[in-house]
Amino acid sequence: MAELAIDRGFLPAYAKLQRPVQHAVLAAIEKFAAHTHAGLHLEKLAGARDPNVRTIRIDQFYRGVVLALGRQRYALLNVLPHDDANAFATSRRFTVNQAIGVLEVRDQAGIEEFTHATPPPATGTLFDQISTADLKRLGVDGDLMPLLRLISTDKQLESLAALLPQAQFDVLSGLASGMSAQDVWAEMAERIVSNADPDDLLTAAQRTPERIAFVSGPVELAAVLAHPFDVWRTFLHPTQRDVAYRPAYTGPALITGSAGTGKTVTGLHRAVFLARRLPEDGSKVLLTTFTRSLADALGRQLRLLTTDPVVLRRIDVVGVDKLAHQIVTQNGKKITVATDAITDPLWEEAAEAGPTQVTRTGAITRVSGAFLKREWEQVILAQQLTSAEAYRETQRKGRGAGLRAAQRDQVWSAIMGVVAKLSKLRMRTHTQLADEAAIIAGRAPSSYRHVVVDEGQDLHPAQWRLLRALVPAGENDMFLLADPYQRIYDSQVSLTRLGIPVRGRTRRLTVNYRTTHEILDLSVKVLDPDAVVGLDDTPDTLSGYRSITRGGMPELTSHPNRDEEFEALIERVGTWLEQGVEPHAIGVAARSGRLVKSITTTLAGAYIPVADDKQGIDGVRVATMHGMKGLEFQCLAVVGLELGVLPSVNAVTSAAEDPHAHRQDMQRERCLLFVALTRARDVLYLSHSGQPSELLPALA
Ligand SMILES: Nc1ncnc2c1ncn2[C@@H]1O[C@H](COP(=O)(O)OP(=O)(O)OP(=O)(O)O)[C@@H](O)[C@H]1O
Repeated sequence: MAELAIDRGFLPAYAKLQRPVQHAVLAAIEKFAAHTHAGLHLEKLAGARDPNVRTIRIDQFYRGVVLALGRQRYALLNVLPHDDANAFATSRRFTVNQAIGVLEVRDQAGIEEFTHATPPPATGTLFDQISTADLKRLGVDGDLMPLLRLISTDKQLESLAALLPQAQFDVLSGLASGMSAQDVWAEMAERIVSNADPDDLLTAAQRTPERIAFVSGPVELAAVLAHPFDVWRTFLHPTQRDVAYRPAYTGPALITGSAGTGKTVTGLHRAVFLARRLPEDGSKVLLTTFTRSLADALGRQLRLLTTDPVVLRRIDVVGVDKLAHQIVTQNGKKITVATDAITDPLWEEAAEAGPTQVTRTGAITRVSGAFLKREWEQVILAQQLTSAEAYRETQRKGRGAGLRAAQRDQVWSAIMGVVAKLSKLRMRTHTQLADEAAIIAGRAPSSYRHVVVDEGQDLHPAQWRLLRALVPAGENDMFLLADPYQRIYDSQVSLTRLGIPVRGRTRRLTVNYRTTHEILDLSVKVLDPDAVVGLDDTPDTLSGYRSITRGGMPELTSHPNRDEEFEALIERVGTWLEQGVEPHAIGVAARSGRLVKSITTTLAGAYIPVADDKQGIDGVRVATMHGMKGLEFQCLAVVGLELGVLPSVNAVTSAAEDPHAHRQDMQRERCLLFVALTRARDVLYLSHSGQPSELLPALA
């Protein structure tokens, strides 16, 4: 019997077909699976650049393009109208990468055309400094050398993205961006194979799970084709796959990677993998994240990844705040959550009545409500301090200006005053709840054997203590996903100090699957060039962080006032809608809740549907930059990017009051803008009225 594999490129092609053609494809596949090679009407094409490419009849108009891998195995590559299928089939060539042994495809006709049309450069080329031997060692095919000796600009290289084999293009992009051959080699090191057989396409295909999926039968095939847009369900990047399907980590594992590198996707695959292996004794996987809406999104994606009821029953998807609340109230205890709207006035009151602080210039000032709140969250709750003595002696790491013993006593009693008021109201903040829940969880074993944590960079130490207490320490206990460049709350955590040692079990994802190269290029410029420190106490890096798709340049527009800025926004969103972009695939982000409100009113006034979760209305999502965390949009507008709004005046301590806190706050604002910008998939539109934000000039 002939066996069929699916090429990654087949899914979007299949998705674009109309229903009857999709049915014809399925029928052709079924027939294919039932026949021996002799009975298959596979057509070889005259002028094909690859002797192993064939086409197969789908219906009167459409043909499928198939690659013969050898030993009765075939990979389905594409489905296109007759002439297009022939053009595709004759132009492609499949090769085996000589460094990493994967199956590669190139647009040979396109390469020939490019080589023919490009004159040799007058000055040097991008790869002059790299020897042919090094290029070959990195898997670049020998026959591409004449082409590379024509490339003198990044733009020329970019135009080869769609023509060259992906892995070879990655190598060339790395070299062109200034990486040495040695650095590129080090990135590939884990994938290097010896003696890749250039003629053994089947073995190469089996080494290429990011592009070729071997399906076990019609049920699995139907599952793959059921959601053809969600390519991540089937095709993982080799690093993602290795990380998600590693049989055993000897303890907690930390997976980092900046925006859009597939941390969530990897976490979902890991959760399913772990759940499948659990015994049928009530043991569970906890899949958790920062907020309820993110947890809801995780739940939806999980159900896309698997419909197996046994697996789904074994995975609890819940936001970490809700989890803490459930644990603290499990015995019927009545507790109301104190939101910022309730606590902020209490902190302000306490600050007005309370402690004074000596600034660097020697002036005596009152500490602010925000200072007290942060001191409570970041020092007292973070370190579980329960007495004035303990607070007096503690190291206030990361909190900038020092406090003398007498001041600490004042600060302590001001904070305890607020805590007492909350307690009297039978209220707790989320962080307090996590702290209490951690203590409760430590008393008795839970049903959780594994925990998978997404958006880990923003979890508070108390939340980490809770998660640590919920799973017994040991093999595969904690699988953590985090990006320190997206830290937008104040938690600065050292996992080791929380009893979660990840040393030797950290991996970094570098390929961004969400955002175009152009948008990503702009987004990373917003970040502080100073390295950020990760949850494992080591400096993180963006080296090798890159996108795999190309698109238009982001647009930055300037307006004399807010009204005109909003007019332009209405027009922009209207254009996207007219172009056929679904309302829910459009996002609008702004720094403040106030701006979000006016944008919502403005868009609604222009008859543009705006999403409202409470009322179950689907539409354009308008949210604060904080609210954009974890989401993504085909088209995104980020507006109100002016001085005074970004960075938010209220969120940044003045440098005169506390230079350390000022630096931290500015870093957080930069990360926040980075989070917002990297929500865009294809199109990014930015605007401001009046003076542009100081975080923007690098973009201009
Ligand atoms: N292997 C893959 N193949 C195709 N698409 C992928 C793959 N991995 C991730 N994606 C897609 O890339 C986008 C980003 O993935 P994901 O949300 O998992 O990244 P992330 O690292 O969690 O992002 P962020 O930190 O910015 O929230 C999603 O649309 C996801 O479906």
